[in-house]
Amino acid sequence: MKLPAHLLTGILETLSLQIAVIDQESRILYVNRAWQNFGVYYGLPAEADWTNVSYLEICQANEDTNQPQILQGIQQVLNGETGHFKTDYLCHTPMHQPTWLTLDICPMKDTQLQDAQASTPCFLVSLTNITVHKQAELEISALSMMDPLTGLSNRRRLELFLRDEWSRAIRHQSGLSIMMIDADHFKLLNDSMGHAAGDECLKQIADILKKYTNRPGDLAARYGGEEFVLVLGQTTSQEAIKIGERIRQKVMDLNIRFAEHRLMTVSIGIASLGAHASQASKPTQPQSQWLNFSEDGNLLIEQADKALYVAKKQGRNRVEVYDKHHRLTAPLTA
Ligand SMILES: Nc1nc2c(ncn2[C@@H]2O[C@H](COP(=O)(O)OP(=O)(O)OP(=O)(O)O)[C@@H](O)[C@H]2O)c(=O)[nH]1
Repeated sequence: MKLPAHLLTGILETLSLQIAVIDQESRILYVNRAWQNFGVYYGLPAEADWTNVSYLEICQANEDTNQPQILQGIQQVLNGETGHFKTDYLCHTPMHQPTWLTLDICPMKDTQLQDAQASTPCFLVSLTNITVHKQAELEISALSMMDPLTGLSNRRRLELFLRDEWSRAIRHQSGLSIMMIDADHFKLLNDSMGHAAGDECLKQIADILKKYTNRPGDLAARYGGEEFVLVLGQTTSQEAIKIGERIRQKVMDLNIRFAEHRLMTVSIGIASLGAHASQASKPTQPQSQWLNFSEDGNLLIEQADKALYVAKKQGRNRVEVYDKHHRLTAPLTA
């Protein structure tokens, strides 16, 4: 069925999809109403004349689209090297919320639609607003990284975060500390007060941990049942000990009592990058060449866990720092 021209125009002008037709030199031949309207978002007049403006130059002039892979993708379609290019990008309009768009460009199929005057191939550019989907995607992704009981990060997020912080610490030769925190006699609390009271206690401990992990290089994660891990970027072991002591005191201040007035406390183990780690075994090479995350980043967690084990063995409610000699440090006063 052949579509009458006035219906075709009506469809194009009614669509919420932003459409432009460009020629092989990327000159704009046509934009629909939705495209024109989106220009207004960018501060252009509603009736701005887009005709003959180079689409590639528009992309180059805009920092959201001036990306090698976007410019190359468009150029490859115009050159006939590929039949289709599609990508998502974040667009920062001056007055509005950031908007996610899908850019799609392909040669137009129907030869009757080719630009008759220039008799060159035409290409269809479409921009779809996918902000709502992207936001849902980001929310789902954030939820999949979170422990539902405490609202802290989960182990998956911890692993990714630690990997980044580890690389940063190696690049900048800066400190990095890991703190492992475990609630003392938690089984007894559950048994005497009930599981719901146990959950409430974990939430309160988590709230304290959140307050000590505010900097960009910090993260608080629930590692397991009643065990938590803090990543403290740019933090030496001495600084981490001070933070650990404050956390230990704050948990005591909660004054959670169970099993005949026993006070809820935590034991804490700390390990720091550059303090002891495995450097001693590879002393002749520059740090960045031999340190790798899977070997040494996870080692830091193992070392914090060993220090925690010592804290438990030494009577609980204390902070211990891992060192290669397993020497114990005296707790500082809060
Ligand atoms: N309420 C509650 N309890 C949990 C949760 N996850 C783990 N637990 C409990 O935490 C308890 C941990 O017990 P243990 O590993 O023996 O440790 P502990 O009693 O704290 O003893 P120490 O660590 O040696 O001081 C177990 O009873 C688990 O069932 C949770 O999400 N909620």
